[in-house]
Amino acid sequence: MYLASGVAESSIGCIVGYLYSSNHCTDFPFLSAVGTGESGKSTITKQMKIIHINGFTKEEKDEKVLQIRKNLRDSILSILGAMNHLDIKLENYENEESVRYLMSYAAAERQDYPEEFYYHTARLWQDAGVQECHGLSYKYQLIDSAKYFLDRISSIRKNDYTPTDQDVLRCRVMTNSIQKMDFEVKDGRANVRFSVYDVGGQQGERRKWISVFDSATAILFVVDCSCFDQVLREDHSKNRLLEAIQIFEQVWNSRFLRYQSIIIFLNKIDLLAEKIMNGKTLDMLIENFIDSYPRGEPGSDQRSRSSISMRSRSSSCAPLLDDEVIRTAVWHAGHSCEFYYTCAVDTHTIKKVLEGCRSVIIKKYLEAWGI
Ligand SMILES: Nc1nc2c(ncn2[C@@H]2O[C@H](COP(=O)(O)OP(=O)(O)OP(=O)(O)O)[C@@H](O)[C@H]2O)c(=O)[nH]1
Ligand SMILES: [Mg+2]
Repeated sequence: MYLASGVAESSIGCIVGYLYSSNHCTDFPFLSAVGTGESGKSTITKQMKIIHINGFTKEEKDEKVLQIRKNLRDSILSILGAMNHLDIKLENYENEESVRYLMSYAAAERQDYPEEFYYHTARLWQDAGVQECHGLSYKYQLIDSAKYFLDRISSIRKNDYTPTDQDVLRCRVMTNSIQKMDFEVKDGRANVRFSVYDVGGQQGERRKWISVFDSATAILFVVDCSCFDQVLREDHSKNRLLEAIQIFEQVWNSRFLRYQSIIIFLNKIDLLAEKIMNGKTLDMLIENFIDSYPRGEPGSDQRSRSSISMRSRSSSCAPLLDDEVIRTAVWHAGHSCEFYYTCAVDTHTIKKVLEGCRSVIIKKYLEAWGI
C-alpha cells in the first residue's frame, strides 16, 4: 500500500521539487474524484483540507451552520414520512403533537429553526417508533448523517453553535458543480503541489466528468461499499452498489482513461460493518438485481457486455483465459488499479491512506515525464 522505502519516497519528492523549481513543468499532478452520488467524494476532499490546509476557519465553519440545521430538518422529516409509508406507529401517542407541529412546519416550507422545532424534533427522536423507522432507512432515502446530527441536537440548537470538524465532515450537501482544491504536500524534502477536482456523482452530473478526465494524473473512484441494500436517490429502480459497479466499469474501460491510474476507495466501511453486525447479507442483492445489469467493454464508453470478469459467481462460466480476457489485459496494460478500504469521516485513517496514494500519484506523474 505504501512505498516500501522511505529513501525512495523522499527521492521522488526531490525530483518533483526540482521539476517545479527548474520550470521543467508548468502543471501539477492532479487527482479527479469521481463515483456515484453520496459515495463520499466531497467528504474525502474535506479531509484533504483538514490534513493539508490547516482545516476549516471559524468563518467556514459558521457558513455550515444553516446547512447542518437543514440536514437535521430533512432527516426528521424523511423519517416521519417513512413512518407513514411503512405504517410504523409512535411508541408514545402523546408525541402525535410533535408530529403535527413538524408536518405543519414542513407544509409551510419554513426555512427558520425556532425553539419549538428543536423541542419537537428532540422529543420525537427519543420515541422508539422513530428509532425503529431510522433502523429501516435502507427502505427509503435518508442521509447517512441523520443519526449523527439528531444525536447532537442539544449542541446544534444553541445560538452560538460552531460546528466541529466532524460536524463539517458529516454535513451533506450535494455537489452540482466542479470544485477544485489546490494544496501542497511535504514529500521528502520538497513541497509537492497537488490539485484535486471534486464532481457531482448523481446521474445528471456525470456528463461533466469528462472535463476532469483530460490529463488527470490519476482518478480517485469512490464507492459506498455499504449501499448494497439501497436504491439510488435519483432513480428508485436502480440498486446503488450495482450502479457503482457499472459506472466503475465505464470509467475503467473509458478510452479517455486508458493510461490513467485508478485508485478505488471502498468507502463507508463503518456503515458496512454496522449492517453486517445487524445480520444483513448480499443474498437479496444477488437474487434481485445482479443479472439485470448491462456491463461495459474496453474503449466502448457505453453499456454493453462485460470485460471485467465477475464469472466466479456463475457455475456455467467459460474458462478464464479466453480471447476476451487476453484482449482486455492488453487494453489495460497502460494503467493500473488499486483499492483501499476507507471511512471518509475518520481523519486518522484517511491521512494514512492518502499518504499511500500520494506516492502512487507522484510516481505516475514522473512516469508521464519519462522519469
Ligand atoms: N458514516 C460514514 N459517513 C460517510 C462516509 N463517507 C461519507 N459519509 C457521509 O455521506 C454523506 C455523503 O457524502 P458526500 O461526500 O457528500 O458524497 P459525494 O460523493 O460527494 O456525493 P455527491 O456530491 O452527491 O456526488 C455525507 O453526509 C458524509 O458525511 C463514511 O465513510 N462513513
Ligand atoms: Mg459531493
